[in-house]
Amino acid sequence: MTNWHARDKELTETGMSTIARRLPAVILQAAGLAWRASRRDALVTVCLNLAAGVFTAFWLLATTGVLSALFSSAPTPSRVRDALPALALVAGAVALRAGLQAGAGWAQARLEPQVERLVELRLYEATTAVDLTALDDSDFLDDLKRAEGRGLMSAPLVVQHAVDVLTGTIGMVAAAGTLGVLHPLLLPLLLFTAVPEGWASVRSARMRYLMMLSLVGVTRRKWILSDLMVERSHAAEVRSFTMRDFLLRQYDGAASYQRRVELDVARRQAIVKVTGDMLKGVATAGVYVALGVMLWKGAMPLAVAGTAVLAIRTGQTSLATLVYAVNRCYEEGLYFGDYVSFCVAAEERVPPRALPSAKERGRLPDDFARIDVEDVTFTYPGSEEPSLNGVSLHVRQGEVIALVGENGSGKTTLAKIMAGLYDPDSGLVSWGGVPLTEVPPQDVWANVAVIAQEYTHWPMTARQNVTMGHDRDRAAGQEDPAMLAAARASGADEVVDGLSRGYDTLLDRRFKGGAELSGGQWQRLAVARGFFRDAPLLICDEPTAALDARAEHHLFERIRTHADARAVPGGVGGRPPTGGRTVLLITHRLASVRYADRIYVLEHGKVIEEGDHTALMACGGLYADLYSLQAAAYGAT
Ligand SMILES: Nc1ncnc2c1ncn2[C@@H]1O[C@H](COP(=O)(O)OP(=O)(O)OP(=O)(O)O)[C@@H](O)[C@H]1O
Repeated sequence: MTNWHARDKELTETGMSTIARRLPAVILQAAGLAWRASRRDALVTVCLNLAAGVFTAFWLLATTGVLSALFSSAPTPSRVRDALPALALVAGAVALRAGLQAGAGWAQARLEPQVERLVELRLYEATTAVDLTALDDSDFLDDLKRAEGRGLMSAPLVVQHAVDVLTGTIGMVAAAGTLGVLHPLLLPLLLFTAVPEGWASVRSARMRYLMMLSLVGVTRRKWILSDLMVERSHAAEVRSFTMRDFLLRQYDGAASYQRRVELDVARRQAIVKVTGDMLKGVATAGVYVALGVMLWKGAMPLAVAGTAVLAIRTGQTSLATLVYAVNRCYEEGLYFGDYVSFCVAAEERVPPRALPSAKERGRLPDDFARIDVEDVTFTYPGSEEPSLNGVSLHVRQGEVIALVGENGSGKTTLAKIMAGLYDPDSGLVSWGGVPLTEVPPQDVWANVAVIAQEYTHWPMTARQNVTMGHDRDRAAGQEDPAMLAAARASGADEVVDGLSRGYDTLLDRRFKGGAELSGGQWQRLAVARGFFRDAPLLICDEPTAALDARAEHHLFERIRTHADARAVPGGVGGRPPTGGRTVLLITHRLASVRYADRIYVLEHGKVIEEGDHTALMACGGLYADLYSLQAAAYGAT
């Protein structure tokens, strides 16, 4: 959020010359975007606008014919008769121009959602593929916030304003061209009326930016407060801590301040506008005086002067559009620039081996007998201390190994590195002898099931919460047997039995018919999700923190059998024979750890003890201490 309005300084210091210098690049960027979004609509928008400009000029010039006929010395009926052909041309040109403008407007309106889709997809494709360390980097997150908020919003606007710049320019060129044809002196006169309009518009826009700048803090505060007052997740605490009046007072204070600033700016903008309009009036009067003098001196016939008045008015309208569009296009172009640079930076942070185009991609063996972690060191971006420091660990297929240690000792980090979610800074993680850094990360993830410590409450149906969209063998009206087995193993079946629409129940109270689950019920679903994935490595990170005693006991028993589940002669589901699944268990419930094949004890990112329960108890180190503490709490020995 700190950089939310990072462009404000740049905007407040921007004058007309900066805008003129940088605008072409912004327009090119917008044109490229529109082209990629829809070539047809982009072309139609430009061509129809150009054609409309031609008809504007044509209409203005045809008007001279009408006026010449009307101002001739012939009797009135024949003057009107003489004017009729030119009048028909004017009417035809006006109608055609209106039709072309409507067509251009329609094509432009069609472009907008296509541009939105394009930029959103690019952003989400990048954010879902970047290396996880990018999302731990606060600068990257700041840039992401700006790209996602103001940046995304700016994309259709930059295209829209670029088209407006084009429309305004074409209108101006048409009016200016007409004036040039009518009399060479008229062109500078039109430009003379443009100056006050341009000045007032730039000044007023800069005031708006300054206001935005001064209101950044207040606006953010208001967002936070409104979030606290409307979000369901805060509702219970807002009431139980009787915070309503306090929050409303705070909100009102911020809103009043904002209103005062906005009113002040509105007043000053009004003064600038009136001044600009007055100057424009003076300039226009000057133009009319000049026209009058030319008429008087006989330098121009009356009909031409009449057309000139019309052309000047048309030119002024186009000019107003142009000045406004140039300002807005430049402003939105800056925000869009943020979006583009973020996307480029994010795309650079997608590991090359994850790209489908990657040339040298290794392959994970179909069946791997062991996972080896060799001397791994890892520091999170922005952290001073390494979270893992020279860790080595070996797991054979079919084993249950446990990671134990106090809070912050590095267990989750090690599990994530073993699952290929992070690359170590030094050292090596290999599966079946193949280093993970040589294979596409998605191949590794496809072989891992994670029951995470912090899992997502997916706002989807109960079924989707287990299968994550990977339903298998689902005959009409039948549930996937593998899903039912996973739900039984985790106790999620009991949760679903209590839901009104069973597996079809939407688990989000924000939607009609959505159900709310308790913390433990959510955890059972998260565990079912882990069991459902038929993956050789199962990582359970605090899988029982929210479970009741019975469910916890059942789960640990199930984890043990899970490791043996695939040790089936001849293999399972067409896979070669295996030595069972491998389970990496992280838990503070040490009673459940004693049955692990091997236990690694971590402290400050290092493995300090290793062995089975009996060996670790015998050595009397940290594990024995922690175990004895828990055992004493239960009065056990
Ligand atoms: N995303 C992150 N960015 C920066 N530091 C992190 C991040 N995640 C964890 N850490 C730090 O890394 C260290 C190890 O954290 P980790 O989560 O691996 O510990 P843990 O042993 O799993 O702890 P717990 O038992 O509390 O779950 C801690 O000091 C923590 O502050």
